[in-house]
Amino acid sequence: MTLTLVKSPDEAAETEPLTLAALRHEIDLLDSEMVALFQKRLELADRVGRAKDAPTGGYVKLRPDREQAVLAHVLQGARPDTRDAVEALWREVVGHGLARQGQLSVRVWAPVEPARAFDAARLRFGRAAELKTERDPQAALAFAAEGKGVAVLAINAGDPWWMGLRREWAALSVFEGFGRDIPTSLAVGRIDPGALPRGDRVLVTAGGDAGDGSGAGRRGLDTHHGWTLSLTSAPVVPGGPEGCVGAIA
Ligand SMILES: O=C(O)C(=O)C[C@]1(C(=O)O)C=C[C@@H](O)C=C1
Repeated sequence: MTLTLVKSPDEAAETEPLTLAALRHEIDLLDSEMVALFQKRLELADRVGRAKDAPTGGYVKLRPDREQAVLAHVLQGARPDTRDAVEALWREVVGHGLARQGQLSVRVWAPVEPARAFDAARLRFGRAAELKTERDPQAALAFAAEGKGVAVLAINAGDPWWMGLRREWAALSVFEGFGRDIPTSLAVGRIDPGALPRGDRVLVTAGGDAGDGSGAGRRGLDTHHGWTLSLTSAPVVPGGPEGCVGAIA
């Protein structure tokens, strides 16, 4: 609800600076509270990081499933007109939380519209992440496979790098898709399979066309020499015989 006080122009001129100062004081108080809360949250993220130190298995610290739950939780309490702002803010907050556990490096390969992929990666991982453009998709995959960070790679960009997720890059999982309805790029990393987000499963399969009846319930993203990258809502297990290479929210 917005309260509007009706005043004469003279009165308004007199009281306006005071009101403005009072409002700004309220903002200052809130800012101080928010900084204190942010720092408390960072300390907790620090402790979570140490708790996660024990059984790693070469995985990066990023937990897409937890980030998805954190975002769902904050968005539940957000007014519809603030949802985008709240999501962007929390991506930053969580990105800084993750950075307390070690800086996240992101390699971006996107030969077409690289700025768009870069912006999407920045929005997803926040300013705390180190983002670099990569000219070669295999170098980006190798970087992620070594557990040094994660990679964001364009799809339908003339290079079937995703086929390697069933072969030499099997240690990597897809954990994020970027794009409005259909993803135009995917994020991959050494993500604990138990920490993949809830959502569509990503498949790399031989034979069949994801767009036809043989791939019932599948949505094709790219094809190359009889291999298909697609999404399915079927609950297939990552690393299993169905060719599941990860999941996206
Ligand atoms: O819950 C965790 O595992 C955390 O590390 C904390 C946190 C967060 O700030 O909320 C940070 C990074 C993870 O990717 C997920 C969540």
